[in-house]
Amino acid sequence: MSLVKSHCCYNLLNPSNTASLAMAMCSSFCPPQVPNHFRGTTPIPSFLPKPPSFKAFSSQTATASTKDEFPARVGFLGLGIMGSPMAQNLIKSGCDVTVWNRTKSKCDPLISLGAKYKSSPEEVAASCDVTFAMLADPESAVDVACGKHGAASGIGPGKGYVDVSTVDGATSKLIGEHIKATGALFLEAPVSGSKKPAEDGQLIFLTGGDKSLYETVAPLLDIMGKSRFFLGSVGNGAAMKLVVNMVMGSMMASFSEGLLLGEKVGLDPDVIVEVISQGAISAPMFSMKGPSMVKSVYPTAFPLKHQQKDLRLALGLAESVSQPTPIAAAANELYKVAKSHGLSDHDFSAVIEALKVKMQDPPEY
Ligand SMILES: NC(=O)C1=CN([C@@H]2O[C@H](COP(=O)(O)OP(=O)(O)OC[C@H]3O[C@@H](n4cnc5c(N)ncnc54)[C@H](OP(=O)(O)O)[C@@H]3O)[C@@H](O)[C@H]2O)C=CC1
Ligand SMILES: O=CC(=O)O
Repeated sequence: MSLVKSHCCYNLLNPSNTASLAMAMCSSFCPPQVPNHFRGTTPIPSFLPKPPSFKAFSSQTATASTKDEFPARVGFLGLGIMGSPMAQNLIKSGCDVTVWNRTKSKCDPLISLGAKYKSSPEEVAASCDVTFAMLADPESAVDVACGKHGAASGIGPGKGYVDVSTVDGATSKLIGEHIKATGALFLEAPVSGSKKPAEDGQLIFLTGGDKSLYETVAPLLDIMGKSRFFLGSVGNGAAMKLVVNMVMGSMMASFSEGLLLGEKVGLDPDVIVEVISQGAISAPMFSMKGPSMVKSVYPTAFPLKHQQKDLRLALGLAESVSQPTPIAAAANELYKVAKSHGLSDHDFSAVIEALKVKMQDPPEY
């Protein structure tokens, strides 16, 4: 088993790399409550507030992991676009994986790769040391964790539950309470990164909850991802994920407007994509999805219904602290229109179609 991938763990683990070793030492000596971007020699500017301790995080740990350190038996619940490749990477890395999915047929390819199968989340959690869950939304995440034959019915002391679904903080806390009431540990760990990063083991984990469970599952997170952040208590991982996806949803809506406006005034949309890709607002998302958007093709990596769910949850988060988010609110409306036109299961870049919808003839008064 090799955890040596293209992430910074590699350099930190390579003692011949003195610069990296110095970084690793700095990481270990800096107080853990100091966020990474404040580490090193740069003093914290006096005008900045002292980082509150609940925001404390560490990113890559500088410890080597071997297969012997893996939790022995790993459960995986939810084998959709994200869950399937994540579980597959665990299996391919030699982990003993047991899977469950509401639609059983999605388990079959993983079973052929060597996964075991159980017929309920309860049985998976009972038979595994650590169970991951990658569900669609808050409702399904609660149902699978806390419902009838849910994971909480099978889990107990000495075990852990890691929810990697994108949900709001309140949902994450509810699930955490049910799991912890059994004596098990709980970690929320939503991911940034889509279908391809999931396939390539390049996800970014945004975690909050039991630090000891975070440390236990770190070798597994490193198989599925390129980096991980421990953000403190349950709710902080969910909040980080919603902030990131709120920005992403607004960016995609704005990009869509730009493409259509440019096209309408006679610009070549392929050239618009190229110009954006070369400038300060370039983003992998634009150069990856732009060319197919120009062709009105939306192969699903991140379903539009999930992007709208994330905007809805982000707006709820903003509401809870009275933070104005007018751009995200407008973007959310656009995704709702796209959903009403049957685009829920298309990629979220199909939001551009909502801007192509012709206005109905004005009513006659
Ligand atoms: N796709 C992406 O790019 C990314 C997605 N995410 C987040 O990850 C999560 C999963 O996304 P993704 O894999 O794309 O979604 P999918 O829609 O492909 O998969 C959703 C999964 O949830 C299961 N599910 C849905 N409803 C229920 C229910 N009521 N009871 C039990 N299981 C249920 C589905 O089971 P079934 O197969 O039976 O339908 C499936 O396993 C979401 O929260 C999403 O926001 C995060 C980062 C990237
Ligand atoms: O949640 C979606 C992503 O790409 O990240």
